[in-house]
Formats: sequence, C-alpha cells, structure tokens
Amino acid sequence: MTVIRTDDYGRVARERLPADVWDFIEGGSGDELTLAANAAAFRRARLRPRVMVDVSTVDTTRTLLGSRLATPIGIAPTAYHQLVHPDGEVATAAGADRAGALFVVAMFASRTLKDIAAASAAPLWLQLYWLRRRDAIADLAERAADAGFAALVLTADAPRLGRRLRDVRNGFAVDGRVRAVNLDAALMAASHDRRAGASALAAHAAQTFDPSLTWADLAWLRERSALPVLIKGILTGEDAAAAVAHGAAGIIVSNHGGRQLDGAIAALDALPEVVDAVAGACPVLFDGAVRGGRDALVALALGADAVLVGRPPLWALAAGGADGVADLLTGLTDELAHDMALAGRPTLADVDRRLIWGHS
Ligand SMILES: Cc1cc2nc3c(=O)[nH]c(=O)nc-3n(C[C@H](O)[C@H](O)[C@H](O)COP(=O)(O)O)c2cc1C
Ligand SMILES: CCCCCCC(=O)C(=O)O
Repeated sequence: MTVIRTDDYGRVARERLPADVWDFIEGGSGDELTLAANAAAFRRARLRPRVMVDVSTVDTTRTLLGSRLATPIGIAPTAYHQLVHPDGEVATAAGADRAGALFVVAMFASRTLKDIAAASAAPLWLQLYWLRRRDAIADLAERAADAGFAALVLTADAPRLGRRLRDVRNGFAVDGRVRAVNLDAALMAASHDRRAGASALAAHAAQTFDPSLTWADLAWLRERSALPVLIKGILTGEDAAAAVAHGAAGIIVSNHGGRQLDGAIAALDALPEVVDAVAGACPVLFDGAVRGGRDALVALALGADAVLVGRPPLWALAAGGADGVADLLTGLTDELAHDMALAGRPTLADVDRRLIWGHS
C-alpha cells in the first residue's frame, strides 16, 4: 500500500499487529463516545482563508519551554512501543529527531531513558502517572533529568484506568517480553497477568496508581525536580486556572484519546475555554484525533501552542520503524505548511481564532 496520509499507516499497522494489540491501541473507554467526538469535532471545523498574502515562505518552527522545534506537531506519550516494533521508543525517538519534533516519552516506556535519549537530539519530555510508590516517581524524575530530558508531564486524568471494553473482552495483558524497564519489576508484574474477561492493565493500575492526587501534590513533585512540570488531561477553564495557580509550566488539553471518562467533551471543544483561562501564563498543548495538517492548523488557531499525536506514531512505528515515524511527522508538517499557505497564514503567529469560522 502506498502511504500518503496518516490513516494509511493505520491500515498497514492493523494488518501487521496482533488483534488484541491493535484493539489496545485503537480502543477508547465505554461506548467510545468521546473517542468518536474527538474526531467529529475536527470534521465540523471550517476555515476562513485570507488571500493576497505573500506565502512564498511558510514557517512552522515553534519554541516551547526554551526549545526550538522544526514543527509544532509532536508525539504524545503512549506506553510500551515494543508492542509494535522491536526497537520500541528508541526508534520513535530517532524518527522524532529526524523531523525535529518533540517526543513525550511515557512512564511505561519499554526502552530505558538513557537509550531513548541517546537516539534523539530533539527535546524529550517524560510523562508520569501518580503512583502510590512516590519513591518510584522521584527516582524516575531524577533519572530523566540526568538523561537530559527537558520537562516532566504529569498525567492528571487517570486516578484509575478507563473501562476499555475491547481490552476487557480480549483479556488483554502486555506480552511478557515487553517490560516497563524504567520501573522496577515488582511494580510492573500485574500488567502481564492474562485473565479472561479482564484487562491486566486496568487491574495493575488499580493496584499501583494513587487516586488521591490533588493540586497540593504538584508542589511535592516540583520540590523534587528542577524540571518544569506540565499537567496533561485538562478539559476545563477551572482546572487550567488551578494548574497555573499551582505552578504548572504548561497544560496539555486532552481527554486521553477517549480512553478515560467516556462522555467527556471532545478535546477540541475544550481548547478555547482552557486557552482563555490560561491567558498566556504558560504554553497550552493539545491532543486528541489530530490526523492531518488541517487538524493541527485548527487546534493551533484555537490557541494551542503545539499539538501532539498519540496513535499515529504507533501505526507509523509498526509500519516502518524510525523511518515511518520520521515520514509521518514530516508528512504532517508538510500538510500543515500547505494549509497555512492556502489559508494565507505564513507563520504560526498569523494562525489565530480568526481562521476558524464561528470563532472569529
Ligand atoms: C496505546 C495508547 C497508550 C497510551 N499511553 C499513555 C500513557 O502511558 N500516558 C499518558 O499520559 N497517555 C497515554 N495515552 C494517551 C495519549 O497520550 C494521548 O492523550 C492520546 O492518544 C491522544 O489522542 P490520539 O491518539 O487520538 O492522537 C495513550 C494512548 C494510546 C492510544
Ligand atoms: C498500568 C499501566 C498503564 C499503562 C496505560 C497506558 C494506556 O493505555 C493509557 O494511558 O491509555
């Protein structure tokens, strides 16, 4: 199959991956209402292009927390990349590096932070879940700083894992050969216990995730790491304001790709409210159903400083390893530049709400 659009990687990956791994990646929680809403929100958006603008040069570069990126399209944290490719996150990092893109590495990465860092000169951030074992969080934050990671991302929307019915039906468990190597083995054992009619990941999260996380705990993390801490999983202006008040260095508007609270609003619909509440106090990133350059353009116009893609890099990794990831990201960035030119917005500074019909 010739790969010309993001979804083509998905078709190739689906042919290559075991059905239960495909379902783990693709699935949302519950009735997958939020998963569907994320994509539908982009399909509704309509653009107001300007003409007679010099677009002979289009600039997609973006500076985020002091790091210069070739593209405002980066990689969202997703667990266990070795489920789809033997090189796992090392290949993902190499692909992101070639595209000059940000890669947010998951706490449950299947390659070591050191090996991932060695594969990329582009910025790397580390995502954290709030574990009952605080020592594991502090230890990981320290190792991330030592390995040259530039920021931490605390995922706030997962006091427990969403009820992902595909995983429950498949009795999904992570293949024993794929390990969350940055956490100690005892902490991770349950994610490999296959049991009919249950998701091993959900059972494992119930044991290890600490559902008592509140804003006060952000101070604990900030005291233990000099790295800036962003909060991922914000969908309301109230929480965005609280994040700023508690010293968050950035916010990621996200409903976890429709994998947590089913029925939560589409991430794109939440974006303007969050951007208004933040009022420029810190960068606002976005994820959820970005599948093309036009989607990225819409989210940027609604106020995101950068967008992240979650499932597509896993598809591209399965389809073509590091080359697949690099091609995906450069392809998305080319599409973004193309649409910026046709919309009469030659720089990201020109991309604002006036571009979106109904928001101008
Ligand atoms: C297979 C998979 C694993 C994920 N793992 C994590 C994770 O470990 N930590 C996290 O904060 N979010 C995780 N996410 C959510 C993504 O970071 C992101 O919010 C979501 O995938 C964005 O939506 P998209 O897939 O439509 O681009 C995961 C998503 C998928 C699909
Ligand atoms: C207990 C391990 C949880 C990893 C979950 C990754 C994931 O599927 C998600 O966050 O979504």
